[in-house]
Amino acid sequence: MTTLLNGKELSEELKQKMKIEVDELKEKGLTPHLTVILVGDNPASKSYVRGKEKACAVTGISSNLIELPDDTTEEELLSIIDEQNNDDSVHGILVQLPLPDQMDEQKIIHAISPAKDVDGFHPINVGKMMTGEDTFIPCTPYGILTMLQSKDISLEGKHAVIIGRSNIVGKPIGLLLLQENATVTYTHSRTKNLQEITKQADILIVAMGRAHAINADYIKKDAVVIDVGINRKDDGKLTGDVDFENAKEKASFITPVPRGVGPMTITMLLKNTIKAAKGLNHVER
Ligand SMILES: Nc1nc(=O)c2c([nH]1)NC[C@@H]1CN(c3ccc(C(=O)N[C@@H](CCC(=O)O)C(=O)O)cc3)C=[N+]21
Repeated sequence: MTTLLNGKELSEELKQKMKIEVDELKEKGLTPHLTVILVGDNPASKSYVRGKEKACAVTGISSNLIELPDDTTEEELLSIIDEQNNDDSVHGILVQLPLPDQMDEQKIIHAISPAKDVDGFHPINVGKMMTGEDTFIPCTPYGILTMLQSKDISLEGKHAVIIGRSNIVGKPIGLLLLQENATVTYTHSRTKNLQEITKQADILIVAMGRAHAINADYIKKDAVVIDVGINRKDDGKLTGDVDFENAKEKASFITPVPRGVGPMTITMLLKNTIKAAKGLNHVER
């Protein structure tokens, strides 16, 4: 029997709980605030940013969007980040990625105060996560872990195989699963005999960015399959890196795309913003 890991449904539940917490904070005079910065007019980025603003509104988190033209200089963006860093009413700062070519993404990420880095991308926060310290966990990996925990899927001693090694998904989800006592294998585009390795996975995390690259042949019977892919088809619809219809018969749990990991990513951003407002990620710089 296959169980659907419905990220959309879980997100709605979590947002209801967060709304209660946000209401309580507001009563005490603290309104969590997220600033989202969007450079350029990438349609996908625009749509994600709208999703983030809507989710903030539903939860009672205040947010503002700073939209900058495509030809914004790095210096201009850095000065805007500096303003937000120094504004005490702003608790979280998110700079939507990818950035235009004239910007050094790493330099921009470094400029965001680690205490406001609700994406968990700043090297200080990455380092804290690596050593198991309390910090902002990057939203997509945090969402995946929350989905697994919501179904009491045990990770202890399980073989987790990750396909993909990006800084925002692959690498951090491996670290989190390791922290939960899983045995972790990283695979990627240069991996030899990929299928041999993925067939050993109790938990398979697919974040490779290639539509329907993974089907039942890559999956061990009753494995948990998490699809992080978001690929837009010619008809405009979204689809994952996993061939869902083919894979679902073999998996014990599987996430759909859409309505799987995507909504959870946004929900965890809200969670990190509340944490930032409560001042729970103290960092010296
Ligand atoms: N600084 C930064 N932080 C991010 O967290 C970040 C980013 N940059 N750049 C791009 C990626 C991608 N990402 C998604 C968020 C929500 C959905 C999502 O809600 N997806 C819906 C469908 C949405 C739709 O229909 O377009 C779903 O899967 O059901 C997807 C992808 C956040 N990212």
